[in-house]
Amino acid sequence: MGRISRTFQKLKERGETGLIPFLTAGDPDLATTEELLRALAKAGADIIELGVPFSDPMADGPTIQKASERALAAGASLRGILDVVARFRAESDIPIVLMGYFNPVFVFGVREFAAESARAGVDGVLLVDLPAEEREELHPALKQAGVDLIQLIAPTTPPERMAALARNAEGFIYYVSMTGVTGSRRADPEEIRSAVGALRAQSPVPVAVGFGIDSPEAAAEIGAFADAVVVGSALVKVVDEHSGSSELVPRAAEFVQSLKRGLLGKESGAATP
Ligand SMILES: O=P(O)(O)OC[C@@H](O)[C@@H](O)c1c[nH]c2ccccc12
Repeated sequence: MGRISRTFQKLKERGETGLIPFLTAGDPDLATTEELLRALAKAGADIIELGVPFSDPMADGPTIQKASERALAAGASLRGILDVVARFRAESDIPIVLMGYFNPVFVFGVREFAAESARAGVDGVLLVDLPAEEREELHPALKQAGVDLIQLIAPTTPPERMAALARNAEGFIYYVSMTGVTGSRRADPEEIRSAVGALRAQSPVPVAVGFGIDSPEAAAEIGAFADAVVVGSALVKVVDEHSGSSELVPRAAEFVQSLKRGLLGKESGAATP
């Protein structure tokens, strides 16, 4: 059993919803990303989604677009990110999912990417714009390396395709709570609830929900019916606001702690990111 399955198994035993914070790797620099990984792990993250910065991140809203620009300007590369994961992996068992766009993977080399990800201790890969033909090359390479290919399912995914994706899902399914870019407003929780319910009934793996979850209250609301929640833009904002300050890592950790407390039903009052 891989680290992702083991994590969800433990969450299930404890009756908890998983927390998946998202960070853009290399924002403001890779050394800080490494510190953030350690701090977020201690703060209660169950899985960490690490975004590989890309110059044309079409699924991302302004917050993550700017984070990507900052990371690229600071010199973040896929190789450098894998090195950070490898060092983190030497001291932690928390699953890491690399999220990104296909181009940097293509430039790196599809097979090499699969092998190097596994070597670094990456557990899952989520590529927003993976073309079908390239999937045919990447998927077996990842499978052989023991890395899950995480599927995104959106409200616009046709039911037959949804069923097929769910049947073949690995690790967990990432349900995008709405159509739009990251950091937008959330859709109606009732709609998300029924879609996630239908998906969970078909899926052999847990279902995480992301997009527009930006507070402990929102995490609790969505977490009531999802196996895990993903929080991206709200955390990336905290990182941006404290960039260059010694407060950056503690503030990000505090925010993640508040999200975890929200999921555990212990949050009293609103925590401002
Ligand atoms: O930023 P939000 O609204 O909290 O959504 C999570 C999201 O940022 C993260 O999972 C992510 C960042 N970029 C993406 C692109 C596609 C799908 C998902 C993502």
